Amino acid sequence: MGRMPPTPSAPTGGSLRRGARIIATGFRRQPRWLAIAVIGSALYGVMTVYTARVIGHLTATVVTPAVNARRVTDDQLWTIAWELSIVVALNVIGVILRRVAAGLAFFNLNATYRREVTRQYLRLPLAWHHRHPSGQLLSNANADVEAAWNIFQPLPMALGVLVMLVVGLWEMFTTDLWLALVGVLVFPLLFAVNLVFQSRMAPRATRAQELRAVVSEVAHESIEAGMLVKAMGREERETERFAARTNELRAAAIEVGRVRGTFDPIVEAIPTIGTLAVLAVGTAQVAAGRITAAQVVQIAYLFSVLAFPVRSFGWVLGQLPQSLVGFDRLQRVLTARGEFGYGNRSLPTAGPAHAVAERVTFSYALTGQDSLGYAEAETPSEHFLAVDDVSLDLTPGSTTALVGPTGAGKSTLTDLMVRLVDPDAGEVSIDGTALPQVRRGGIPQSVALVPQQTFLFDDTVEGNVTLGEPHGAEQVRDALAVAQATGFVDALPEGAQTRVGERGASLSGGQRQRIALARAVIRRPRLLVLDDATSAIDPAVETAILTGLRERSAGTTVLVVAYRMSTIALADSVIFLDRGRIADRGTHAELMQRCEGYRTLVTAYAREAAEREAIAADEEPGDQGAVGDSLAGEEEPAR
Ligand SMILES: Nc1ncnc2c1ncn2[C@@H]1O[C@H](COP(=O)(O)OP(=O)(O)OP(=O)(O)O)[C@@H](O)[C@H]1O
Repeated sequence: MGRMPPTPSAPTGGSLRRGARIIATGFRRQPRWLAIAVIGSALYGVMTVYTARVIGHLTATVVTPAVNARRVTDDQLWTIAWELSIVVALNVIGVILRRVAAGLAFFNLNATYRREVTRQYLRLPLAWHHRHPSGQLLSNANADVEAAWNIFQPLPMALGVLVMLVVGLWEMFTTDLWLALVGVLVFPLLFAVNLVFQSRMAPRATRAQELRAVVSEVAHESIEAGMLVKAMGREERETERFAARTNELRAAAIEVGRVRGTFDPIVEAIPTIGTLAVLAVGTAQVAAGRITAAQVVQIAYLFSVLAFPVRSFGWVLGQLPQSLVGFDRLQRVLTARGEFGYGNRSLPTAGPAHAVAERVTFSYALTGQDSLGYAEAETPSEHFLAVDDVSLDLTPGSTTALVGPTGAGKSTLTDLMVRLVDPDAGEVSIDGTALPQVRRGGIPQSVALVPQQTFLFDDTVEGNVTLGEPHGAEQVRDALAVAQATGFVDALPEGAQTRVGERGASLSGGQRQRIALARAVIRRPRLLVLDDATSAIDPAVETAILTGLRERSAGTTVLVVAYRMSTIALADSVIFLDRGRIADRGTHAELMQRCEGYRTLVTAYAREAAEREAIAADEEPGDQGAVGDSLAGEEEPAR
């Protein structure tokens, strides 16, 4: 769902200071292109004023004599043509330099920060990711980067205009004091009106921009949930939800148009009134013989061309609030602490792993949102204790089943065992090496986790199994065979070379899980952790997989989060986890005998499964149905 961060407000003293910091950062990161852009813009500014001077000069030396003589010579026409061509050409060169260099600086800054932000995502631990929804991460890497640096689109022009104003006012003062006074009145007025315009415009434009993002998010969500929406008959509700956001966007866009509609004529009118004032004052001065008509033409021209560029100050100020918000959000990611430390030790490369957890504890940070609508990432005040003082000793080559009610902390414990997160207290080690001492990339070489939720890339079956590592077709086939996937993969149009679609859309939940299993198996892990990784697979197939794993992988220690009696039966020992603590451990038979919570849970699963089977058998008498001692339904969607 779209979250609406508070709308940034108009610039204040503090925000101007912070804006200056963004500008300084941009100049530090892209000094060459921004310097060229500013030089180009200054050239444009000087040449615009110079154009006025040339026009004044031509009026005095060519136009006035021609009018007086009532004829114009070729020479006079050529003088006009070439003098004007030179100033216009220089003006155009200035514009090209500014646009190209400012564009390059802007896109370079975007690319640099996108890279930095995504690199930081990969560096930050899973605990940080737990606190930051993926929509927020996408927005950091896209919209926030652009918003932060957008200020560099109008900035070089505004700096050039500054040069233009100084030179222009100088021209006016050196021409005639009275005309200069008109300038001194008109330019600050224009500037002030622009400020008011932008302060009204900025929050409205930002809101419209955010609503555009929200509308596309809602559309994206509705499309993603298309099947659910249809199945649950929620089409109207979804249409209403979308219409509500679209109406908000329409209202916001109308607001923007209204403010623009009010201010545009005023902003346009001020320089025109200035030009009229120049003509009025100028005519009086000419009549008094203080200045010439050419000088009046020069200043009047200056007024008529200055109105548009002066607006670029307004654009800079208008962009400032969004840049501040974008930049702050980027800084939060880039300065986030909690980077995973790595040691320099390597784990053994052969033989089953000896994995030990010693009194590990882990809490999730429960975070609110800060004033920017962001998770209060660095200083969470509340915690939820998910794993509480748990010790495990997985002997090499053993298979251990982790059983517990929903929310007991099973997934969290598996995350700890493969170092997706570090414990708050206690230690996890493999073969005597504490996991934080293992070098970067060392753990995935020894350990594989097949998580609860399967993710497949929009790639071929083979690509999803190898993940781009150099495994031969034989190895892929072998891994698919262990995962009991050969049958359905061979039946695909191009076998293992068939593309599976976005997130494996063309496959069933159970098929996706089998490919994810093959992905782990092909790596020949020394510790294999299966977090409910076979929930959508037919129990008979699951048993075949786990038996195959045991037979083939004398070199693997297995930790499996299990629901089904058939899975549990294959384990050497069982750990019963309840509310984050180990309630009991032993063999299945021992726990059935002495642990009431375990017995209740396991028999409840078994009863539910048996009931489902009975219903299925009643409804479909022709179906083969029987699934033995399953604790969960067959080919149900992946959890
Ligand atoms: N990212 C998170 N932020 C806050 N709390 C979380 C987070 N992930 C899990 N929890 C909480 O931690 C507890 C343990 O969750 P965990 O996923 O480890 O349980 P589980 O035993 O695997 O459950 P299930 O069998 O339903 O998958 C749950 O109460 C859950 O609400």
